Amino acid sequence: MTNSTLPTLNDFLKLCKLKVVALIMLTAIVGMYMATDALPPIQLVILASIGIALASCSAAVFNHVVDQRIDTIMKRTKNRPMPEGKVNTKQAIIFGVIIGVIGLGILALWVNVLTATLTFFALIGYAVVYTMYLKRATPQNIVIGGAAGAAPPVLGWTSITNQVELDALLLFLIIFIWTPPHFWALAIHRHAEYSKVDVPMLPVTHGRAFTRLQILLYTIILFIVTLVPYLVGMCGLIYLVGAVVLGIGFLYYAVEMLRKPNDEKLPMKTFGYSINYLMVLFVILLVDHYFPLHLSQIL
Ligand code: HEM
Ligand SMILES: CC(C)=CCC/C(C)=C/CC/C(C)=C/COP(=O)(O)OP(=O)(O)O
Repeated sequence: MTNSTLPTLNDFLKLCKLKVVALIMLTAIVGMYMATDALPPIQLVILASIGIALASCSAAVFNHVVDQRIDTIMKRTKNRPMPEGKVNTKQAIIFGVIIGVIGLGILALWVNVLTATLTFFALIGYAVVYTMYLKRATPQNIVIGGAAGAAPPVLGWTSITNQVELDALLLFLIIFIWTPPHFWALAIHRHAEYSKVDVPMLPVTHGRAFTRLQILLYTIILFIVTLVPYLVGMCGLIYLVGAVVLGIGFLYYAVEMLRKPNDEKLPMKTFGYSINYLMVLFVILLVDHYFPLHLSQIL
């Protein structure tokens, strides 16, 4: 795709998937605060946040570069800067490399090498392994590729402690299990578009009914996994109540999708709920961390 005028700042910002990166950053920052009982040093929080955010934006830019052909065909994506010819491949790659190098550089120089390395793997995991290979290869694409999107709380955690701990991996697990119901709800709504571009998303390869069942199964597993932080003593009652209430809401949507397969609005409502679910769950994790309430204090 060629273009005669220079891209605007807004075009470059659109390539960064800023709303997705905003939620990614919430999970990373909660990871930073959960990593310590005290408050983490604010300059470390700021540097780590800038580094992780730039690396995530860089991964998103490469996703747009690789997907520009299929993005041109799908209604949901055809107005993106690359399909519209506002940013060409060379400009996007240069932008992606610059912000990626700055992000990883900040992490390596001023945070720690472990976090820089893990962030690099997450970037490659999303931009190369998921986008270039898995997405086009298997309906399990987003299950495996979800590991990159689930990494940020671990990246936040290691930014502060310089080591991977079990509690951090629990946060990873929550997002990892959350990703399939998050994405498949949208994929059910958009299944016709995915089949048009030959991307083997689960609703295309195995049908929408099977996908609805998988969404329910993953939502049940998610409900159980979100109880673990309480059961292992990582979180208190505020978290437990929040996770249960949010989880019941998610289960409600998953069951409704199975009960009402002809309700065309439900999949996108479920998708919207998934985003609010993760956002509120991570805010509650943070609140609970600084205002711990335990059963022994009440009884
Ligand atoms: C492999 C993993 C994932 C896949 C395949 C996936 C897929 C998608 C898709 C296709 C959209 C619609 C985007 C659009 O219409 O422009 C979306 C939106 C969104 N995703 Fe995900 N997602 C994944 C992981 C994540 C993660 C880890 C987060 C954050 C922690 C996240 C947060 C969001 C948010 C906030 C939106 C709404 C964006 C908007 O309204 O523009 N996603 N996701
Ligand atoms: C360094 C680091 C933490 C990287 C994480 C990167 C990141 C931005 C993950 C977001 C996942 C996401 C939006 C996947 C959708 O891709 P898609 O191609 O299936 O969706 P699309 O069709 O909307 O482009």
